[in-house]
Amino acid sequence: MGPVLLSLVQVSRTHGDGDLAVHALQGVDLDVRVGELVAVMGPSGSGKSTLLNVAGGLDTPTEGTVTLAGAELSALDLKGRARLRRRSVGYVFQDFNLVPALTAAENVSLPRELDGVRQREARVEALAALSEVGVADLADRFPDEMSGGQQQRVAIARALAGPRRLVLADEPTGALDSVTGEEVMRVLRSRVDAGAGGLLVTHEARFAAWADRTVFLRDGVVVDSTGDRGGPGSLLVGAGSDGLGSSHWPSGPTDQDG
Ligand SMILES: Nc1ncnc2c1ncn2[C@@H]1O[C@H](COP(=O)(O)OP(=O)(O)OP(=O)(O)O)[C@@H](O)[C@H]1O
Repeated sequence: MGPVLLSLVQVSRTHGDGDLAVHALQGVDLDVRVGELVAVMGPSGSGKSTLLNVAGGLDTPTEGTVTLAGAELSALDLKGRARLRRRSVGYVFQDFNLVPALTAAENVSLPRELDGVRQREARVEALAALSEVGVADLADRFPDEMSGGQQQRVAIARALAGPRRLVLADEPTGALDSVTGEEVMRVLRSRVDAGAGGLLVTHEARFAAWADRTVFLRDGVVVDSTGDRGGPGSLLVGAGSDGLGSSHWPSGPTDQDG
């Protein structure tokens, strides 16, 4: 397991105040390391999306600290946070969120170009990222010429093109049948093994089984966590050793560029 990519310490997020206050997250501690995929499960409204948003700097905690790629987010101004987010974090959503008028390669290179990378360089990065997820041959296809699973691979390539190392995935398999969902999980897993870290929201245990560990949220509180690295206060219930955990998937090199 590599260095810590993302660290949440005693993170709380409250919406509104007084009687109307909603405690979306309460005192959450969580680390994600390079080479590690962490699943987040919990009922509707338990705070899973809030956790991803806070982790990626899209939302600001009311209390606690978020450290992303070595930088504490609260120490940065809005612009600095946006820059760090663009450089460090990629998002994968349930509905792929590819731009329909752009080819696969253009979709993958777009965020890099927005970040100031020259078009030619961004294209080279995009082709490399598409190749890593096994869809290099689809580079010049448009989203509506691809299957759901292929679109999600392109979305994973987009999330991790260039130097970005943290992927935040909000039910990436939600729109896929179970076989295709497993394929997408395999791609995400191997991409993480090759030197990234990931936080994966899922409702399904069979997808969470691809993660190194699972944290369970209820009413904004981490009520349980599985896996081999439970910190103080977490319960070890051994679900991480069910044969689909990290021991099954040898870690790739974690010392890639950046
Ligand atoms: N902008 C907001 N204003 C007020 N309350 C909010 C806001 N965003 C989220 N909440 C509340 O915070 C709690 C956590 O919401 P969140 O969307 O993080 O849960 P979730 O686990 O992702 O749910 P789901 O599985 O349904 O997507 C919920 O009670 C929700 O209503």
